[in-house]
Amino acid sequence: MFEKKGRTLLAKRKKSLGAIDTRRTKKSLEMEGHSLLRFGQLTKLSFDNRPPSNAAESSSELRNELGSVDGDGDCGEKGFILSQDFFCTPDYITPDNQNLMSALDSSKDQSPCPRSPVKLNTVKSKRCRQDSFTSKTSDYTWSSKHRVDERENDGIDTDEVMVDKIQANQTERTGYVSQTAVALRSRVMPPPCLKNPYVMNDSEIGYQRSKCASFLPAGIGGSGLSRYLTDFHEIQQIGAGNFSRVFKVLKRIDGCLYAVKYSTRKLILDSERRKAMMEVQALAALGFHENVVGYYNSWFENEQLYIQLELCDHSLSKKSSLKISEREILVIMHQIAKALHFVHEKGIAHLDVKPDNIYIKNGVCKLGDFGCATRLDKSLPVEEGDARYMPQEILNENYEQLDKVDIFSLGVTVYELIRGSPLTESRNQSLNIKEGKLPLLPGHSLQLQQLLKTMMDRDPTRRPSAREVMEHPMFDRIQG
Ligand SMILES: Nc1ncnc2c1ncn2[C@@H]1O[C@H](COP(=O)(O)OP(=O)(O)OP(=O)(O)O)[C@@H](O)[C@H]1O
Ligand SMILES: [Mg+2]
Repeated sequence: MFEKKGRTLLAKRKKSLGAIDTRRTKKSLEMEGHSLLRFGQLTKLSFDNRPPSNAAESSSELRNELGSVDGDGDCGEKGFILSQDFFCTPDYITPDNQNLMSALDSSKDQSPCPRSPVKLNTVKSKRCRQDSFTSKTSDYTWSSKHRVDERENDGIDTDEVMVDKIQANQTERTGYVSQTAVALRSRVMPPPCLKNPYVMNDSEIGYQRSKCASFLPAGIGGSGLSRYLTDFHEIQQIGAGNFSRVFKVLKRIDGCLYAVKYSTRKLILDSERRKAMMEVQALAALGFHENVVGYYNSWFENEQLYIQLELCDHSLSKKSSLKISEREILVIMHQIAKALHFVHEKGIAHLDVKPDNIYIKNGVCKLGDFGCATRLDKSLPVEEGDARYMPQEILNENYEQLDKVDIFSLGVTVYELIRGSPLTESRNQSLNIKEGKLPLLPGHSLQLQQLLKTMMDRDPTRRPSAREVMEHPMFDRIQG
């Protein structure tokens, strides 16, 4: 898609420039053709090559630029234009949108542009590169180039090396390196999927690796550039929520498995994006806890929010249709009480505690799905989670004790596990639960039943805090 638009953009640029250099030598054309091989990839991948904080912004800027034209062109034209961009020879092309160019680097892209692509320099020398840097290039440029040098020494990719030489040569001659070219440069190829030697018990990874072991141009899919496809190998879907899908993935560069959750709906409006971002902001603010799902990274792509998470085995809702022992129940309850204590201590309420949002990994429970998380001090909007697990006060929009909302929901979650069947939407059932009217639970200790009753008390002030639940003497039975 982007390729096509890019092509047209070039065509448009060509037009606006009138006579483009028709005197190019055969050699320079060949050179462009050579670099072009890579460029189909570069063009797509580069848009995403920015830190998460501004990746979306910059990629949409660039997308806008590309999106502003339509039409088609032949392969030759595409190659011509792309190679122009890549060789950073804007003497051939004056960007229609100068602001865009300066937005990419307002301080450094002002210098005069070189006349035309220069001859390939095939001498490989780190020293030479660094020397060439002594002109006016930025630190950012240096570090990109430096990384490339190292790869070059590894003998990984000669095409890249040649392309880089051209940039180096230009820098030497003029001190000018297009920031666009630098951005493009540093995301040339997705890394291979290699075995992570530090991970024990990775037989599954080993099996999957065979399917994606080479340097695949994975970022080039039908839908255009993709950080997701570049950085990860998708293995299988492992979950779906109301607004998202979750995949088990292998991260190419570190060889480890993760879960990646992405929104199914396109988040077009700023307000939608900001709302979706609250989930990752909560996760990032929380930091690590054994009983909270681990958060690694997030980014916008294709107007969807992607979240890279610790991979768990399955959610607790799988268990809610099975009979489980009191001991198991106590373990789950204790672990989630610890998670809630941690979350509440950070001034955050989860507001969607339920079996679906509790995941198990190697027998350890992890609280996940912070899509409804808010601040206890009510400084953020409140959006309550699944009504079946919500106490009456929140449905009445009383947000005085949001931490106690989570305690109520944990009580209902445990009750559902004991019942051995998922709660329905039935009004009667729901009313009883919200009134704190629990039926007797045969086969379970009075201690547990009493604790559950107080957790589900209609009055939030009478419910125990997460710390009180966590420190309840009943859990002595499962310690050690
Ligand atoms: N880190 C993970 N590891 C394993 N499975 C996960 C992970 N995250 C989510 N899942 C699975 O995907 C399902 C949906 O994820 P999640 O609850 O985060 O999505 P959602 O759209 O926010 O859900 P909801 O419908 O509750 O709003 C979960 O119930 C779980 O089965
Ligand atoms: Mg969920």
